[in-house]
Amino acid sequence: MTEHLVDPQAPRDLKAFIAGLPKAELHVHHVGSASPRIVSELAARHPDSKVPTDPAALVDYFTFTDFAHFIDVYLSVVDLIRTPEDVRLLTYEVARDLARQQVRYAELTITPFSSTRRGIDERAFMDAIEDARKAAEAEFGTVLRWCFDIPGEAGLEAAEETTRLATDDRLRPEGLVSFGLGGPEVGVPRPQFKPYFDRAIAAGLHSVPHAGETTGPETVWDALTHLRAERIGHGTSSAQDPKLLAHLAEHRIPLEVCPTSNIATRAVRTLDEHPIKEFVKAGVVVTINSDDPPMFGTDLENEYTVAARLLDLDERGLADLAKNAVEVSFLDEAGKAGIKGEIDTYTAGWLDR
Ligand SMILES: Nc1ncnc2c1ncn2[C@@H]1O[C@H](CCC(=O)c2cccc(C(=O)O)c2)[C@@H](O)[C@H]1O
Ligand SMILES: [Zn+2]
Repeated sequence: MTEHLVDPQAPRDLKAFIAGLPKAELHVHHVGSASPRIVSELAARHPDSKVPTDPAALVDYFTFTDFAHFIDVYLSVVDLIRTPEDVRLLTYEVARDLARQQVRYAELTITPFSSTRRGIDERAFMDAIEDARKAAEAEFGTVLRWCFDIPGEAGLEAAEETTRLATDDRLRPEGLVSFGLGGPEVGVPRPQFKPYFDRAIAAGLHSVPHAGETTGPETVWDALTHLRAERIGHGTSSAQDPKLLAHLAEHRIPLEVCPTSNIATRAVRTLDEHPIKEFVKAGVVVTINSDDPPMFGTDLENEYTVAARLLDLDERGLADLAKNAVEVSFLDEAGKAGIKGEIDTYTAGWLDR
């Protein structure tokens, strides 16, 4: 776990502002959000797992040599989730961690294929996430929505299964709003997933694939052209293509930026080399997200702290960033207005102190 990435230099006051700021999280993975506490609890349930339970050992375990190594480790945590009760526990506890950070709304990326292929009954899986979603909203006040993603490297069988689970009226959970594509990009061309995205979009889901995280800007173009992406997960390499930046800005296609993730998976060398500033300069809408926070030694608060430094933002700038995420989320208009109002009230109160 890359604890050194947590920025110790950030002004304490700004950190306190961020901690209390109502936020929306648009790019965070379900399994990738399992905190050391959740991992320990799941590992105790399934003692044959190779995932260490001791938080100190987890720090080493969650230090990645490259993106492929990250995916290997990620899949070992996926292997800890074996029953509908594990799914429910994970989902509910993730919501608790989000609520603690004043996250009012989150779109959680879930990979149902990984669970159904490991033998979890599909109906029980859907019931578990929905049960946790309703409990989290009632008990923590955090609204959860789902993005079902295709694990691209698992091929077209995974694409078919994910699409079926996302579009079958008898299975499709009420909280499902979008359809994604994750995992490695190298050797996994985006265009092959077009028929699956076409079906998901026809069923009313929004298109939010990962692209340009570990390959070049052509992958982002592919996601726009073939998968009709409405937002892009990461899109980091877009910075290499001025025409692409202009296109993203003109069509208001937001990038879901996850700065610490990009360093932890070694997609970007250092935070100072992260292209977020170029995105903003080009007029691209950016949102700040945490991706797989415990695995990357971060959380959403820390990502806002990093963004404040990289973009040189004060409280108003941070509030605008938080409002961007609400604005480009798939929440209904009344829900958006509610959270944006909360952000404005909180910020005005803070600046009036
Ligand atoms: N930064 C990230 N960038 C991209 N993706 C990320 C990131 N963080 C987390 N993910 C997740 O990793 C999954 C990968 C799963 C995968 O590749 C795979 C391959 C073969 C078999 C199986 C299986 O389950 O049997 C799974 C993705 O679906 C995505 O949800
Ligand atoms: Zn991601």
